[in-house]
Amino acid sequence: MSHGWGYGPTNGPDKWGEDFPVANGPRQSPINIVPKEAQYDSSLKALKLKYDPSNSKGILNNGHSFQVDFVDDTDSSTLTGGPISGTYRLKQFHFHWGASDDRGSEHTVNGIKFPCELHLVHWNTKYPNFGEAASQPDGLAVVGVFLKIGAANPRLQKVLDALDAIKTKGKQTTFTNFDAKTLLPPSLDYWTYDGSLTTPPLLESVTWIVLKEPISVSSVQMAKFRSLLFTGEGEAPCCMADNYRPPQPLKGRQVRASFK
Ligand SMILES: COc1ccc(C)cc1NC(=O)Nc1ccc2c(c1)[B-](O)(O)OC2
Ligand SMILES: [Zn+2]
Repeated sequence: MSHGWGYGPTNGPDKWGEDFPVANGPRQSPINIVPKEAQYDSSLKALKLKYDPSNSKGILNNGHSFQVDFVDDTDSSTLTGGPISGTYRLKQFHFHWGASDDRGSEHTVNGIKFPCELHLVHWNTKYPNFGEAASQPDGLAVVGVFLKIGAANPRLQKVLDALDAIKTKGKQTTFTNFDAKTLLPPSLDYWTYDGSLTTPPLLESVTWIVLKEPISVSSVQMAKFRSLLFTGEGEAPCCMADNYRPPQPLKGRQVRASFK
């Protein structure tokens, strides 16, 4: 692609392989999860998520999504247990969503798309920093949470209320004292498989941990996500939506379940 990657007809997921050949690699994400084909693994541990609200730093429109960034210079916000060994630090969380409520998630379940999907991104502290970890096969662990249309989710509101301040690409603002744990559903049952970033550079460095139980979001709240712009200030405005990669070939990978 002569121009940067995105989600449009000329720079979207079908074109990413031109600049990022790993797009056709053996462990690409997302995937369609078929619960009946997932193998229950009794050796999988419970997820342990310890998040310190004082680590939240800021919220940024990066032109592809928006992300809440965390201070990751200590082990105060970590993921341990689950399918991983060692300690992974929370770096950021972000979302993917659709232009309408019938689509938007990256992972699908029995082919079903959810309107939105949350990604909580963690990096393995056996490596010196996120950038180094992102290039290692066991470098990242991402917790994926589906959002399902229902009652308005009060836990999302602080995030959504900050979006007016970051409408255009490159805008950021402070976002402190946010407890990311409040975005998790009651059950931490999960599916797990080896995959990749779902956006360029599509690095095959992610242990995916996709929670079975969704959290709720209302249609009004979904409209707030869509009020963001892919474009920068002064450019012709393009609403930020449909920023999801479709499911990729499983290529023989096993999806394991932490629950029966
Ligand atoms: C230009 O972007 C980069 C430059 C250099 C490095 C080392 C990494 C990135 N990108 C990156 O980490 N993306 C990224 C990180 C984590 C996740 C995703 C994307 B996702 O699949 O959407 O959910 C989990
Ligand atoms: Zn993501």
